Amino acid sequence: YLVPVVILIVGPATWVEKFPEARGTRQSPVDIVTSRASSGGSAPPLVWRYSVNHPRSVVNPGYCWRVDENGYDSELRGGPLGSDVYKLQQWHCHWGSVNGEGSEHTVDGRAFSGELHLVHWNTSKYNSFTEAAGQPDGLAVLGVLLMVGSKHDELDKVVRLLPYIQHKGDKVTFSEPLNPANLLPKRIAYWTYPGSLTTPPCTESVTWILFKEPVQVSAEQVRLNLCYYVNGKNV
Ligand SMILES: COCCCN1C=C(N)c2cc(S(N)(=O)=O)sc2S1(=O)=O
Ligand SMILES: [Zn+2]
Repeated sequence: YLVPVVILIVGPATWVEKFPEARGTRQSPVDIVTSRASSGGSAPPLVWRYSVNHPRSVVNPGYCWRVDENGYDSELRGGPLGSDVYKLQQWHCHWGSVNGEGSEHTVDGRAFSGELHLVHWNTSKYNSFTEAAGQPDGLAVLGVLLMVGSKHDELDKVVRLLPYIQHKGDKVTFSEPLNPANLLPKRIAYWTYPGSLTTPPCTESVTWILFKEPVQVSAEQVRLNLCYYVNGKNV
């Protein structure tokens, strides 16, 4: 009695067929091998400023949730970014299908329960996010590792809206004040490397800045993210 075996090949292994960039030399995510990281030397401090009181939209793009900044002003500069100024375009979250394995980057082989990405584009050199997204120095993404611990109040302003965007393409707009700087860890030590978008089109246009200190979110906040993920609603 032969059991019909259908192997559905989707995901990273097939991306190279449709997205040649995925075959590149600076693909993300990576495992951060801490013993091989060199010290930052005399890099200038990384500084950021975000606007707080403006309407934002939470969108379900089909693989996580995404908050669009709707063009409101912000600045990220310094650190590995040379003299260029970057602007926050959107931020989104990656979660696993089970607790403890949701992050994209790993640190010495260890995965975390989730990973927050704040996506910025180079306004000093390019005229639009779309243009910047195709350039080697076009994007800068702040990565924040998430671990289960105490409830994260700032992140909860988004997590509590997830029941309203259960299906791909759903969008809800909110105007509650929110400061993306409150999503970052207290200690701002980071690893940085030249990499790519972690999902198709995998464009090699990202300067990655991954904070060393994980940020805590509650088990309930992980569950809320998972329940929409696990039930195939792909939040
Ligand atoms: C004109 O748009 C071109 C690319 C648009 N993007 C597509 C991604 N797959 C993507 C992945 C990102 S991640 N996970 O590396 O931060 S950021 C990002 S994105 O910049 O929002
Ligand atoms: Zn991401």
